[in-house]
Amino acid sequence: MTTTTAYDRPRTTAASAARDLVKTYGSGAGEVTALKGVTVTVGSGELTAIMGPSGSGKSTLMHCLAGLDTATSGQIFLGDTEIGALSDAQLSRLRRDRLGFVFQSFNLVPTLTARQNITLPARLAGRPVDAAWLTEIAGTLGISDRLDHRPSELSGGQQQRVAVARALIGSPDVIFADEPTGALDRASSTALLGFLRRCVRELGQTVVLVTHDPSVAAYADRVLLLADGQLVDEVRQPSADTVLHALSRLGA
Ligand SMILES: Nc1ncnc2c1ncn2[C@@H]1O[C@H](COP(=O)(O)OP(=O)(O)OP(=O)(O)O)[C@@H](O)[C@H]1O
Repeated sequence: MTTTTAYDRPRTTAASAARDLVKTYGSGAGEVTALKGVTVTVGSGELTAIMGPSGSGKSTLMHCLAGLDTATSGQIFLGDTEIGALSDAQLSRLRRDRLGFVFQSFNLVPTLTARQNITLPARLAGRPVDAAWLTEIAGTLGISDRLDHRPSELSGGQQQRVAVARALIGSPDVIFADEPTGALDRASSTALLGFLRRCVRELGQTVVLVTHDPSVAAYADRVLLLADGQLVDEVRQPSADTVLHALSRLGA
């Protein structure tokens, strides 16, 4: 009889992964293949940036990895879970319990205060909210005095920071962020990226973000470069210069 021990299993440090991922939108003459067979792993406890020219498939890749869009073919994993094999209900639960999101449109609930928006996912999941952690996140993001205001009473940048706080509060397996600094001025952007970096370094938080900005990508451990639906390059321990150089090789 063969027994399987933990040692026989491949050791995986991938928080998220795609294998031969193809994503096609539309059909017939209007068909667009946004991803043409992408195989990639996102390391656990790392900050990964996805870059590439406009239309190269960055958002599509992130949405597929986050279970917000389905693959046309190929496999997507969150840790050891193959998300394509899950029912809609299981997928919703996985997103709620194990992922955090920051989108360009902040998706805040207009009738709730900032504090209620931040704690909503935890409350929906029936998880306790760590009040000290909320205080620390709000302080670092500079929104402590805005917590009892509704989104309509906040600036765009403040709404963005509330959305980031909401993603961080439950310490999810992976935070997916689409241009998280898009609505922020340079000082707020630096504060936010510094805080995300700290969450990665000190708490082992995994973050995947899409950005067009090499100085944002420079905060990452690793930059993935897409061109025309394919993963074409990567830069480890990037600086704004090495990212710019890699982008210029793509003609971006
Ligand atoms: N819902 C959709 N229906 C049809 N085509 C789509 C859809 N979403 C994306 N596409 C197409 O797929 C390709 C990749 O789009 P995607 O948004 O992933 O690129 P991107 O690199 O994030 O672009 P950008 O930097 O401009 O945001 C593009 O050609 C786009 O037009």
